[in-house]
Amino acid sequence: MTRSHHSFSEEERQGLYRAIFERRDVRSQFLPDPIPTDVLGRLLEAAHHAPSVGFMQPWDFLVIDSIEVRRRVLDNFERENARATDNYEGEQRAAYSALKLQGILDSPLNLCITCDRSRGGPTVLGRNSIVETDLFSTCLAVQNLWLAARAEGIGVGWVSILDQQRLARVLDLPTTVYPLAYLCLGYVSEFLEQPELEARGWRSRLPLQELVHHNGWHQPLQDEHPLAEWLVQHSSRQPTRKE
Ligand SMILES: Cc1cc2c(cc1C)N(C[C@H](O)[C@H](O)[C@H](O)COP(=O)(O)O)c1[nH]c(=O)[nH]c(=O)c1N2
Repeated sequence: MTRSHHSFSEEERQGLYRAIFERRDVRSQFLPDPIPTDVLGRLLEAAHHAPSVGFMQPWDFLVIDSIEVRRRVLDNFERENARATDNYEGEQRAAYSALKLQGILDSPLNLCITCDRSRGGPTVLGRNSIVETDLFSTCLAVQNLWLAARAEGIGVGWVSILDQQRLARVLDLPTTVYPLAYLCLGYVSEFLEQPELEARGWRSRLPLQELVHHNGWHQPLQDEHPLAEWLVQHSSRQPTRKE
């Protein structure tokens, strides 16, 4: 079989990379328009096709449109965010307080992706040594949904400034079920070119070439290495850079 049978067409590849580079965490740009059922169905199907340890599929998807439930989650956020504000002082505190870090009521739909740590029984293939692999698997479901949402023109915002136990109570989760990701979903007025935290000067993308090591932590990739050269040449191409 030739290579073309295995790889995507140029257009398909571009589409995939576009979803990856143009995906954003959204909290300020939500529109109230509802998400059509077929679109939501496709997003959940994309999430459900994530890889999982031992094919455990530990995820469940709690679709949340109740204003009542969302108000309780927002209240949870407000409390936890007030605690988080105490991590900062002075200018940084003011900068932190000015950030919008959730779109719980602004988005038309919230979705909690959970991880049932007991799914598949006491022994799950591949989860013998590293028990957190069920959580890792669920994160991949989140990312699948996040990328598919971008391709559908839907923004997703992950809200983690929440007391997990309170969240579990509000959502009536069984004790073995871990609320892994609380997400806000909706169409958006725009997808920012850069992460919102970068656009607001909080933190910027690290140079990739400084994050690549060679055969062990203490050996950086040498400048002459072809990969190092490639990374330096392409660093200006990073789509999040705004000149
Ligand atoms: C596990 C986890 C948890 C959170 C986030 C992300 C992830 C992966 N992010 C979003 C985060 O700030 C964002 O992904 C980065 O700033 C990079 O921006 P883009 O996602 O590329 O737009 C996030 N954002 C926010 O406004 N409130 C939050 O509580 C969280 N929590």
